[in-house]
Amino acid sequence: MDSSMPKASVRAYAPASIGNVSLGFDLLGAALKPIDGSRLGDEVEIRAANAYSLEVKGGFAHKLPADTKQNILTQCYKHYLGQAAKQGHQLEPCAMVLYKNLPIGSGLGSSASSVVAALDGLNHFYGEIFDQQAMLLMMGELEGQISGSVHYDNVAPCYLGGLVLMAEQAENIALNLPVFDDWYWVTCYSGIKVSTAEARRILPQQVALKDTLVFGRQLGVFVHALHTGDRKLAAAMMQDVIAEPYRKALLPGFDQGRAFAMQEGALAFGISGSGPTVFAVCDDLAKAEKINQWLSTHYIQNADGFSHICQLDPQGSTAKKV
Ligand SMILES: Nc1ncnc2c1ncn2[C@@H]1O[C@H](COP(=O)(O)OP(=O)(O)O)[C@@H](O)[C@H]1O
Ligand SMILES: N[C@@H](CCOP(=O)(O)O)C(=O)O
Repeated sequence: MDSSMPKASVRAYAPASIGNVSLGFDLLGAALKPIDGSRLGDEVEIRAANAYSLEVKGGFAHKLPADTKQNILTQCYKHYLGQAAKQGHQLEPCAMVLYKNLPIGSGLGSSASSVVAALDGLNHFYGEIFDQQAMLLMMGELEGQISGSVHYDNVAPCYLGGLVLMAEQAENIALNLPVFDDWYWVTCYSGIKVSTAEARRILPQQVALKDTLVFGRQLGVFVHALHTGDRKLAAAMMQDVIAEPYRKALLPGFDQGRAFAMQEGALAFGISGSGPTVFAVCDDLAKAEKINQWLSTHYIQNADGFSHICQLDPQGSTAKKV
């Protein structure tokens, strides 16, 4: 056993994220922060205990399986302790509380938020055994257990903050890109559930040559435009030729939402992750407010839905002793 049992409890927060950001299927992701100062993400509390336990609280706790063994946090705990044991650390158990604030199957990186809050919290609790790259690898693997394949476009921005491009190199999993601080990201969750695994299954395994060329051009030009500060060029690249043509059929009101947003001057509009959340990018707060209002009234389908005007969260997850 590691001789020093952690005494202080830890609380970790991990923000919602937009996977794909339209033009970067599985390769690009953005962390979100509502401009009204509210928090949009899961939180995890960790304290020393004689045996592992998990309690789930929060607005969307009732949507998760009652059996906590099926909660991804239990897999995070086992995986973290297993990896630590491989490095010679026999860690004492801990008790965890998950505040499940993000809706499940929403396209807001809900499972990623739980995974990142849990693993970042555990690493802080046990004295930062793993470095950032090792943590990202673990986060990707755990997220992959849920969605059916390893993709970092939610866990990486959620952990690192900002707008993140996946490099997937051993020592360089993800790269933070420059961002436009004056862009607003209106983010509207309709309230219905879309399973990420299912939304991946409906995609064709082969992509047509013409779409592959558009995909490559857009991603390359977008990164160039971010580095040169060319807002117009960057926005023009934000089209999804990979998933949106297939997935939008799962999203009632998607085409109307896009038509309204673009008519009101949005720079781009797309599906957040696998949906049903949609996002509109604006360079003007008044436009963002109008689109936020319209989506709240017309895109939301039930009482679970919500809409926020966000900016990118530059910080990503946070873990601190409490
Ligand atoms: N802590 C958790 N947070 C979110 N989903 C979880 C968690 N633990 C287990 N799950 C399960 O993982 C699946 C997540 O579905 P998914 O469509 O990937 O959601 P999301 O896209 O919002 O991350 C659901 O079946 C859910 O019950
Ligand atoms: N790149 C993934 C992103 C899934 O995001 P989620 O928030 O819906 O889990 C995909 O498009 O499948």
